[in-house]
Parts: sequence; structure tokens; C-alpha cells
Amino acid sequence: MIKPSTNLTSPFFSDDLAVNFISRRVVFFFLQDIQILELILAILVFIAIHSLRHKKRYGLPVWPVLGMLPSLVFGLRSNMYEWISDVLCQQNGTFRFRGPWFSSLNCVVTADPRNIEHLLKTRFTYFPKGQYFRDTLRDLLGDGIFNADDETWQRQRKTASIEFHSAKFRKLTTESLNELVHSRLLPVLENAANDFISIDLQDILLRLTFDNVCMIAFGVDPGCLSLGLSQIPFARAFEDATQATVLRFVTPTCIWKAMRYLDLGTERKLRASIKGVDEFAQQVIRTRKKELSLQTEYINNEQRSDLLTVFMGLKDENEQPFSDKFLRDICVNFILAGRDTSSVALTWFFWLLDQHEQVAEKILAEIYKIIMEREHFNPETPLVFTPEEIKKMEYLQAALSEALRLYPSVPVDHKEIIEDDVFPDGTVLKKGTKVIYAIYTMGRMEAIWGKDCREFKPERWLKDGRFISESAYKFTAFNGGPRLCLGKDFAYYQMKFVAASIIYRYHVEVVKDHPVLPKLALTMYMKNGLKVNLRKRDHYKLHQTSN
Ligand code: HEM
Repeated sequence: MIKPSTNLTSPFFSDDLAVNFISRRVVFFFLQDIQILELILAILVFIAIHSLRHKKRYGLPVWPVLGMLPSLVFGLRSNMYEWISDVLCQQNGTFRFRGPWFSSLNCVVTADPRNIEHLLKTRFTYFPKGQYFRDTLRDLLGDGIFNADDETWQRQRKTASIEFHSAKFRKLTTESLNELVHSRLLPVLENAANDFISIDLQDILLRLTFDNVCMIAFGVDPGCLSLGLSQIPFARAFEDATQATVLRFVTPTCIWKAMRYLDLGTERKLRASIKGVDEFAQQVIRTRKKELSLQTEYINNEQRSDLLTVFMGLKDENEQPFSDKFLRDICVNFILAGRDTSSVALTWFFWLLDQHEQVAEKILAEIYKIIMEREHFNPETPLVFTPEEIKKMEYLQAALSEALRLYPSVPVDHKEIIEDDVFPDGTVLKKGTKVIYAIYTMGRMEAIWGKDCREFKPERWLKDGRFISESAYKFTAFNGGPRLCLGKDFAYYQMKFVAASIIYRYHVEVVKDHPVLPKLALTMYMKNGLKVNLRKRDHYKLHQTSN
């Protein structure tokens, strides 16, 4: 039998044959499709493997979708600041972090002093705090100095700067600190030393500076530092509010905004704690207004010099008194700025002293030398350092600066660029890029501080026994340029006064095996506090010299 031709045009081409033929062609094409799919798949796998193997940027693997997030998470599990420092030191001071596409984590991270000077001073106006920062902190900080840019910032900065440099303000700060240290801090320490009780020094110092900064901002003393170390609702609310706000920085913006809208989880806690802060502020503002109106009517005695009173006496750009909300923002921002920066710096300082006994000895020798210069010195009477004596403590100032170099209270800070630009190291910055400057890392860069950068050496700050300050773009613990910390001079005074008052009276010994780690927050707290034992000093050397 002659097989029919398979030619489509054949007159002998039956329907069956046609169906058979078509199905075979479909299968053929399907098989061909599979091969194409396989091929596409193979190419994708190849690209993915290729990208996994080779897509490393700045020494970090860049994962599809997730970007560098897995490395960051790894960093967060150990010590985040050390992780950033390792990457930056390997990359000569700058790298570009790529977060997942759905996050707001993309940024440039730098610890290069040339870039820091560029963003803090040379191109200051190009690098505001930015919308992202403001949105994240607005509920707690409102339009206060910390969260403001442009005219809103300038106005507060100018007024507060005049105030911070006035004699009245200096009097307020020295008197309030004297009172706090001698009537509250030292009795608490004395108690612990007498009863051989270990204390959390960080907690005690945080209470001290909180009370102190509230006296400066609001002109009231909340009384956090007292013998019972009791919980103060305003302090608790402030603490909760800052902690819940920090969580916004690691949560995608759309998620925390949705949580805020639905009043859920940490956002619910944040709303409640901000309410606590606001109630306290409103109460103080109301009372002060009443007090001031009485003062102008009946009494004309010495004016208060706290920030609240000063700003109440001023007018806004429309010649109107500032609103209560704005007054609240001003005070809350100052409390945030001055609340824990000095106390955490002191905490790291005492931890470092515990490991460097010779430094503690040199500080003590300096204190002895200064008090021996007094005309009348009696070792039996309680010793209160005068501002002039504190100023003379240059070795102590060097040791505190060295502690801040290694453990800056603000370990990383943030800006957002509003125009395309290029950093002095060649890094290209597109408008809207977030820039993180890693202050903690700067203290660990050999290029800045030399081979011994990781060692605690107060001597690097001294020349012929005199304290020599460093460029703010090399030592950025207090920021630099137009936004240099307003409280810098006061902070040094406060830290020196507290440190000298403690060191003169006690050996501060860190409890053996106490775990010391930084906590991830806006300020570099110790995660587990600092458990210490206090041992009273025997001033036999001083008695010998004074006799
Ligand atoms: C060791 C203690 C301190 C350190 C390390 C420190 C550090 C800093 C840093 C890094 C900034 C810049 C923050 C930023 O713009 O993001 C800053 C700003 C500021 N600090 Fe301090 N600070 C200390 C103590 C204080 C104290 C005690 C006060 C007030 C009583 C204070 C008041 C301020 C204010 C008002 C600003 C905002 C300045 C502005 O934006 O124009 N600081 N500080």
C-alpha cells in the first residue's frame, strides 16, 4: 500500500492525518517552548549565581531583592557599630548601603573627615536633616531645634545660643549642678558604699542629667535622682517615647504609619507616652505663665533664666508670643539633647578608667594639685569644686575627650542632600540621598588617629600638659559647623564636675564579668547598664601634704 503523502497540499490528505499532524506540530512547538523556558530559566539561574558570586559591592554581598540587608541584620546581631567600622575601614572611609527595594534604607555611609567637613560646613545648606528625619521624629519633637531646618531652626539656634552664653545661664547651670551633686548624687553613692551595694552607675547618671536638663529647660526639678531611686512618670513617659520613636527608623515607613493610623503596637505606646510628656509640659507652661504674670504685676525680683521663661518673653515673626505647642517643642528638644548625652559619656568613661588605673591616678593627682592651691584647705570639710578649679582640670578634660572619641554619645548621625553633589572623596550623591556619618568609626580609623587609634590614651590630647582641642571634622562627637552642639561647654563642665566629685571620693570598680555592650538607640547607652562597686578613697597623701 502506498503511504499517503504527508504533503499538506496533497489531495490524499485525510482529516485524521491532519489532526495527527497538527498535534505533533503542537507537541513539537511545546517541546520547543519547554526548551526555550528551560533556556530562559538556565540564563536566570546563571545570572542569579553570577550575581551572588560576583555582585559584591564594597565587600558586601548584594542579594536579589534584599540588597545588603542580610549583612546588616548580621551586624545588628553582634555589635552594629563595629560592623559598620569594619566595612568603612576596609573601604577607605565611605560606602553605599543598598537596602531592599521596599525599604528606606538606601544611603551613603561615611567616616571620611573631608566628607564630614563638606556636609557639616562647606555645603551646610545642601545637607539639612531632611523630610524623612523630620517625619519620623515629628510626633515627639514637633518643630523643636533638633528636628528643624531653615528659619525655624535658625531662630531657635540664635536665641538659645545667646542664652547659653549668658552669665545668668552659667549661674543657673553651676548652681543647679552643685545642688544635684552634693544633695542628691553623693548621698546616693555614700549609701551604696556604706552598705557595700553594687549600683547601676549608668542609671544613676541618667537620673542626674535628666533632672539637671529639666531645670535648664523647664526650670523645674522632676526629682528622678533621690535616695529611693523611684520612678517618675514624666521621666518614664519621656524614655518610652524616645524608645518607641527609635523603632520607626528600623520599620518601613508605610508600616509604622499604618500602625499609627490603626493605633497598634509600638505606635499605641508612643501615642500614650507622648501624651504623658505633653501633660507634664502643659502643666509647667501653665504654671509658669501664671507665675510670670504675678511677677510683672507685684514682684520685680530676679528673673528666672531657664529656656522656657526666656522663650516666653520673646515674639515670633508675626510679633505674637510663641504658642504653647511651640514652647513645649523647644523644651522637649533640649531635654532630648541634654538628657543622656553626658551621662552615657560618663558611663563609658568610668568603664575605661576601671581598665586604666594609671589614668585614674593621674586624674586624682591633678585634683590634689588643684585643691592644694587653695588658700584655705581643710580635708575634714566637704569639698565643693569651684568653676575655676574645674576649668584647670586639663588632664580630666583630655581623658573625657578620649572616652568620647572612642565612645561618642551620638555614634551615627544623619543628613539628606537636596541637590546633586559630589563628596571630596569622589562619591557621587544624587538629590534625596540619605547620608549617614559614622562618628563611632572615626575614632577607629588609623588614617585619622594613627596606629594606636583603638587605645585609650588621654595624652594624645595634651601638649606640654595643656589640653589641645581637635578639629570638629576629625573629632565629631559634638557635631560641627553651624549645628555644633550648643551644650558643648556646659557638657564638659557638667562631666568634669561630676567625674571629679566622684573620683575624689571613690574608687569605682566595675563588677567582675559585667557584660558591656552598646545598645542600639539614638544615644550610645550601655545595653546592660554599668554595675559598679564603690570603695571610699583614703586621702592619706592629701592629709600628708596639707599638714
Ligand atoms: C557629652 C555630651 C554631649 C554630646 C556628646 C553632644 C553631642 C551632640 C551632637 C552630636 C549634636 C548634633 C545632633 C544632630 O544635629 O543630629 C548635638 C546637638 C545639640 N546639643 Fe549636644 N551633646 C552633648 C550635651 C549636650 C547638652 C548637655 C545640651 C544641653 C543642655 C546639648 C544641647 C544640644 C542642642 C540644643 C543641640 C542642637 C543644635 C542644633 O541643631 O543647632 N548637648 N549635641
